[in-house]
Amino acid sequence: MSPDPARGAWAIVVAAGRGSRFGGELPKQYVEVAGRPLLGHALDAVLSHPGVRGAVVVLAEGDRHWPGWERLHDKPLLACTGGDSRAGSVLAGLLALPHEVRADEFVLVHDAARPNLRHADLTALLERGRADPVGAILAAPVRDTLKRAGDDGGIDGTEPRERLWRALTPQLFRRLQLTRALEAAREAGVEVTDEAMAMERQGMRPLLVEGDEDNFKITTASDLARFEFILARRQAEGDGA
Ligand SMILES: Nc1ccn([C@@H]2O[C@H](COP(=O)(O)OP(=O)(O)OP(=O)(O)O)[C@@H](O)[C@H]2O)c(=O)n1
Ligand SMILES: C[C@](O)(CO)[C@H](O)COP(=O)(O)O
Repeated sequence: MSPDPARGAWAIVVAAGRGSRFGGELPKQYVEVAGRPLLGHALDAVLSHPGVRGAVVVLAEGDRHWPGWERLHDKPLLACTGGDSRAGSVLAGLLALPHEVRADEFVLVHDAARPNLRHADLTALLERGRADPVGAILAAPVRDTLKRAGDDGGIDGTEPRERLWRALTPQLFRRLQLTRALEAAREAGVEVTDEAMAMERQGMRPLLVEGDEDNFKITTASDLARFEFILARRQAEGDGA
């Protein structure tokens, strides 16, 4: 039976990272912007979309900060514990999906550290990804000139940027195929940094769907300042989505 888009997709939101590059006592996913933790913003962005019917949030072991939300935007929100790597956390989320999510159904994987996802991008990903035999990811074309560095920090050369894209999230793949691809990478001892990489290792070619540059990952304090600025501007303009 082929997946029914009208049912909406389940999403996995991974929030089990340490945030070591961000620093600070509080894990970055719990840092508040406009009175809401980054994780809350990321969950809102996903669960407020009409094409999403529920989510699993993946938390770090012993997370003391999780507010215990069980529903958001009137949709179910399940929680589970993640792993030492992002890929391990995604696998934990896949296992924690309810049984009603069929093996061939497309599921979304999103970073809690990307709180600024727009509905329009998620709509495009769902529509185009479901039409693809493998699935799709949001991504942004590389816009800067690329330099290859030597060991001494000098420039060895300029690399062509044509056809290079930066991987964003959400990423959309079928539940069982993604589970198998992540398990295969783990068994081979390969650390995959996104879901598409696991699928590529299986010989598959996921589709790139261009997404907004503003769907950036909060990695350092300057990323947080950028998100604060964007949110303040959007709230001043009265635009919630
Ligand atoms: N073991 C891990 C590592 C990462 N993540 C999640 O994957 C997303 C992207 O991770 P990133 O921000 O790059 O990694 P962190 O571990 O959070 O930060 P750092 O690498 O700076 O320690 C984040 O939402 C993070 O919580 C996760 O669920 N489990
Ligand atoms: C999936 C991802 O967001 C792709 O950009 C991922 O979290 C990458 O993590 P990294 O630390 O930037 O490799």
